[in-house]
Amino acid sequence: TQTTRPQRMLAAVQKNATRGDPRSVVKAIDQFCRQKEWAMNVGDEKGCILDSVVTEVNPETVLELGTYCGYSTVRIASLLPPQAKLITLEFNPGNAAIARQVIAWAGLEDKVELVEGASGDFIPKMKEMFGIKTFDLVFLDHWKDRYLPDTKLMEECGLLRKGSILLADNVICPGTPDYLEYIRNSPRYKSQFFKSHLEYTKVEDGLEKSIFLG
Ligand SMILES: CCNc1ncnc2c1ncn2[C@@H]1O[C@H](/C=C/CNC(=O)c2cc(-c3ccc(F)cc3)cc(O)c2O)[C@@H](O)[C@H]1O
Ligand SMILES: [Mg+2]
Repeated sequence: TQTTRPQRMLAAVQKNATRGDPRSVVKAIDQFCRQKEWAMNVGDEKGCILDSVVTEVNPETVLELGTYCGYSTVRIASLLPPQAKLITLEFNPGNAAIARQVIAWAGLEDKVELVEGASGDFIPKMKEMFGIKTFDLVFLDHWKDRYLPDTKLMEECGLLRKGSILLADNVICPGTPDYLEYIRNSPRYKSQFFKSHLEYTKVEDGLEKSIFLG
């Protein structure tokens, strides 16, 4: 029977990456996507920008919306300080199952809470489920038409504090026009665009980094 692309990606990780070595997991996925099959991971070029933001913020609490196969989860978790927690939401059971195994192969399961469910249902439960007051960093990489509603939901749930950072993937391709319009014109955010390319291609894309001003 036919395997899925995430299943083939996991097989490439288990074949080519070293258990407990996050960088080798990231490299194995990037090689798979360049040499075998394109997939919608944030990728190596935008991934370096993601790494620099994570390192700069040095967050204790991180929320990722849209785990997919766990590529960005592994990049972020591998850079977190010892007590830090990364909560990642994924509502497709097949993708969640693959992501759990990718995260485990990297040896990062102690830093990551993968919640199988929709962001709209779980953002309001973050406090009660994990005792999280606010997030220091949020990485948005799920359905592009959900960036704006979920950002407003995080505001309403009091999950953002003065200085919280939102980092959004794909603001050019596929694009998140309503989110960009809101975040760049809101007096409650200070935004900065990081020009880059769509993962594994020469197509223009970029990340939008926004600081919540309270
Ligand atoms: C319902 C909204 N809430 C959600 N809550 C939890 N998980 C969610 C949610 N939405 C989507 N997901 C999951 O996130 C993942 C979806 C990500 C969507 N990403 C994209 O569409 C995307 C698409 C492209 C792209 C770019 C150019 C192309 F030609 C084709 C595709 C590139 C990217 O970097 C992307 O991130 C899936 O695993 C999905 O199950
Ligand atoms: Mg993306």
